[in-house]
Amino acid sequence: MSPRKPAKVPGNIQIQPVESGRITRSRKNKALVLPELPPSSLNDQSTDPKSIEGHPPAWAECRPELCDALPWFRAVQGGVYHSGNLCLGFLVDADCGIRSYIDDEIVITRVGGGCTKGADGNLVLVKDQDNDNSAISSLTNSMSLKIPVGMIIGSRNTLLGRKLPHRYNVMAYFRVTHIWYERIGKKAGAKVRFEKLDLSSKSWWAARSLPSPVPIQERRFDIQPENFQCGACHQWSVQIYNEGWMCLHSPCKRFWTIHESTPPPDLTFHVNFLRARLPPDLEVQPHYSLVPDLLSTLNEEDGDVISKRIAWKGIVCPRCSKCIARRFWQGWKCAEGIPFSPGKSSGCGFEKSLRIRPISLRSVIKDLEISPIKRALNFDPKFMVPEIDDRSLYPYRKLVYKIPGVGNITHLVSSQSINTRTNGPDDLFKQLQLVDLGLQRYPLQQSVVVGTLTAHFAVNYGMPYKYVVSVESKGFDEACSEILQALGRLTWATKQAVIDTGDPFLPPNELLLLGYFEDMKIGYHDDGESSLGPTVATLSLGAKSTMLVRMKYTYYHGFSKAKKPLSDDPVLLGCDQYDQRKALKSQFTDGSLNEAAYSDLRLGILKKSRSREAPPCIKMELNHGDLLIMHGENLQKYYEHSVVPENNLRFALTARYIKPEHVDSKEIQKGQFNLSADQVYDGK
Ligand SMILES: O=C(O)CCC(=O)C(=O)O
Repeated sequence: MSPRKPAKVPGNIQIQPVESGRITRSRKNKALVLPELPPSSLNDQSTDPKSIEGHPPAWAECRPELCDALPWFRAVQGGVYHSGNLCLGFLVDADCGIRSYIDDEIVITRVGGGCTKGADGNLVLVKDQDNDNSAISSLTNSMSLKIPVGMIIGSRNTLLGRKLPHRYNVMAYFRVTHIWYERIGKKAGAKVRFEKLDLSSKSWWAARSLPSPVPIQERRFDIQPENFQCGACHQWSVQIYNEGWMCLHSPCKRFWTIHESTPPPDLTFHVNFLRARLPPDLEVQPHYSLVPDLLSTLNEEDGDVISKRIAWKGIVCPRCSKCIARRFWQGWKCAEGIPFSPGKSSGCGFEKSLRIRPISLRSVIKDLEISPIKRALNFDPKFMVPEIDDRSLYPYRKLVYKIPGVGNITHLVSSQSINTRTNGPDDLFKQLQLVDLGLQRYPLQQSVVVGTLTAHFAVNYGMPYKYVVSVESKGFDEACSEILQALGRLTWATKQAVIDTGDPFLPPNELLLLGYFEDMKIGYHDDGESSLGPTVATLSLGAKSTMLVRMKYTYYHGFSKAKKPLSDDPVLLGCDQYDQRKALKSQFTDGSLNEAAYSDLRLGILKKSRSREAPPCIKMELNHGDLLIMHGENLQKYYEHSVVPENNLRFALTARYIKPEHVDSKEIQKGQFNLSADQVYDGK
């Protein structure tokens, strides 16, 4: 029962005008030609596409750069960014959904989530949305707590009907005025209406030909859409469409009906819903800067701040407003976009280099004095336990993890006597910080979000090598002495690890240096390119890190993620459903199963198992000065590894043998080098 006597409306629906807090639509307003917005911005969005008023206060050509520079929009996917259950940023791009609208001061759009891409590339709502959805609840909180939301418009948005200058353009602060539900296809989907916070100035995205907005003091803040109470669920809903009022609460039986009938497909916005503006409210204050100024708060004299997480966030270029990621070890450069996008705005050339002061080992290694004793003494039985040899390569402790038929991993655990020797790991750690090595972050080739950069800096010396990214190589003749000293150590380490296996020793001719700041890492990958020799050796310097090794998904399950069976399943020890798969393979090999039956039975096993990544089988703690050698082509074919440093500065120098027949003849000389006597390493 309605708490108030409902007004009778045609049909048997009962609606009631709001009695308190309602701003009634006056008769006068109905016929009024309002000065606030020109007619072109009401349902008709045709304007001169080329001519917008100004420039966005910040912009980006790719999503990772946008999100890296704007703390209020860290969402690399989806349109809503929320934190602490408050919506802080919102992106309107290609698909705002049915019945959406944008003009110089208003944005009406769907709220993402619960969608999948349809055949036409547009998003289709496949799940009912409700207030439990975190994006919707964060918008609701920002509305009720009066938190302005930063708005971004993407160039794929066609609603505005104007040519936007960049792929992503920061608009302004907006406030959330309404959140409601509509029937979208067969589902209930949330919609939101935003209103620009600052109504006193003309929006930069407004058509240049249009006049400036009406001054605040002359605005009509009394024009508001009408609210009615539903006779069935007693909830209030605003009238959004000309065609009639609807209950906009999705659980209600009268939800999305006009007089108990389905609304017509082509609904048009009610003039008051578009023209309504909230009066200025001192309580609505932005809690963050729309255009952050990271550089002004970064004190380079402040200890190790330059390798901290905040120092490898993006900035908004103070000269041209482009969002720029920290791509260079030395600092930020406002240069070409990521990935390189010819014809796109490429930045103004602004550079900010940080004054790099070497960070002491003491500040990155907590237990500098006692750590050699603690190192690798206790092995977690959840993981493979290595063979331990404290003698043959003394003062190194040698740990060997053997994977039969696959390969082995030799971990040479360093000690204080090794680390403190002249030109040893302590000196190398310090010296590598003093030279400009040309370290950069590169765009990942296989990334869900185009333009995502590696979470580490890299530089390659010697023969060209493509790992998770393609890095240009510098010749060893350009390398500083520290690089060659490391190469000397890695050549020695490679030899020690290979000798025992009886395989030929191929001296490294390439060295990849990775640099890690706080919270950087290298995710699971393999070093298994066809151009590579079977041995990969790494020297760790600085912060302690954890290296994990796991079987690749395809070999762990015998199927790819797309459920394609492995043509020749090696059934590795430790793979999923090992016993059953081994038995089936023997039946197939001895001819008692044909190929089709073998495939079907394997698929049956797969369907019963959980489709998760393999758990790591080897876990190693890599400390300052340690050497790690992976040997065996199959190790890279069947297994993958990741390394996560614990603290804010680490270098990993990895040397490999690149098969010269795979290298362009012009590049071959890059891999040639001669080590001086003090660069050759003797294992002490
Ligand atoms: O940082 C490390 O220790 C590992 C580096 C690595 O996996 C690689 O260079 O492929």
